[in-house]
Amino acid sequence: MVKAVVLGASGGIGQPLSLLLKASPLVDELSLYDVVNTPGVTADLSHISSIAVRAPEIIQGPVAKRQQKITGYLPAEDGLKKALTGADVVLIPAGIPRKPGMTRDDLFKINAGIVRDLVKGIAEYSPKAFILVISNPVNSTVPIAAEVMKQAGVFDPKRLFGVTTLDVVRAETFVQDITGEKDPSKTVIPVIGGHSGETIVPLFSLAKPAVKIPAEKLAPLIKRVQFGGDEVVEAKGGAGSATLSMAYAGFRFAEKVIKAVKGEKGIVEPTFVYLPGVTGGDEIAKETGVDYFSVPVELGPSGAEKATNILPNVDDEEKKLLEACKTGLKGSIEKGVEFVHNPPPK
Ligand SMILES: NC(=O)c1ccc[n+]([C@@H]2O[C@H](COP(=O)([O-])OP(=O)(O)OC[C@H]3O[C@@H](n4cnc5c(N)ncnc54)[C@H](O)[C@@H]3O)[C@@H](O)[C@H]2O)c1
Ligand SMILES: O=C(O)C[C@H](O)C(=O)O
Repeated sequence: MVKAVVLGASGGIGQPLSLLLKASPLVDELSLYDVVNTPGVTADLSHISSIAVRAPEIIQGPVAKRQQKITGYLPAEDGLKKALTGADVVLIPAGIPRKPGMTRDDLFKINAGIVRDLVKGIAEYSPKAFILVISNPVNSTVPIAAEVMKQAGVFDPKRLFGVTTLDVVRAETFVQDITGEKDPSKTVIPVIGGHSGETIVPLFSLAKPAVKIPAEKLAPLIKRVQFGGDEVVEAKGGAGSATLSMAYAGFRFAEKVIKAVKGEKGIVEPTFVYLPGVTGGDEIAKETGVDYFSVPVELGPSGAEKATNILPNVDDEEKKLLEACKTGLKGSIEKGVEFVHNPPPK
């Protein structure tokens, strides 16, 4: 039985993400939490006739179908506690999005506190849940989540993920314009580092199968992946940032976590993790000089089971990108850690 929870479920990402989770046969129970509108979103989704299935290829035995359960809560009457109790996977897209001219770091002032308080709830009501952080700035909100869990004495680094899948999805999509690949999701492109501008490092030299990118097209392609978020923010003209593509990406990552937990083998996905807590991560932390980094991670029943060090395989141009990435990441990580230990006065 899998209970998935969305914190920030009424928002631009929260609603389509909840729809995808409601339509997924991997989810038995879906619980929605937001400071507004959850009764409406929950009532709406509750009319969908989807069912939960235990696929025989994942779990031995005959296919068992069950009716899904959906619940929705507001903060009143212990809503957060009720939403989180019994949670297996918690996705957090709560918080404000960017407007044109803003950086993700400009969101820190408001979103840092939102993520801290929601993770305090997770530490109390569902400390063993897998936590998938979507709220920006991810480079800081994931360290915030880790510090809150540490303070509560329940931090398991294998269970905390910064969702960077949208960068992978963008790399797959944008490279298609050059290669003409008909099914972009068949091209695996590792995107490592963090989730903002130059901290996003797509590694086209390590694409599988290999891709041929003309030299003059490579730099613009890398830039487009790094600044893909800005493209959407500009196009929306003040109405927010990527929501639909993010819901797709968030669901894609959540589905992989759930499948791995259910026993499916060989699932490897880039995700922003606390390196010292994941097997293989120490070496990467030493090489990058930072404790948090997105790398391809093997997922399994206990979560992030192994971090893959692909740094020795990158080419010289990518090495330069990595230098800029490390510098950018360091400050954002420290800012998140500091926020939990020395919160600014209210
Ligand atoms: N990781 C990524 O790749 C990625 C991609 C896109 C957007 N984002 C980030 O996701 C966040 C959400 O974006 P959006 O477009 O859905 O924004 P949105 O404003 O449409 O929705 C955010 C929702 O969070 C809710 N919320 C606010 N405070 C809350 C709290 N304390 N508890 C519960 N819910 C709360 C709001 O009521 C709202 O419904 C932003 O920070 C955005 O930058 C991340
Ligand atoms: O760009 C943003 O602010 C949202 C998100 O991080 C994205 O990459 O689309």
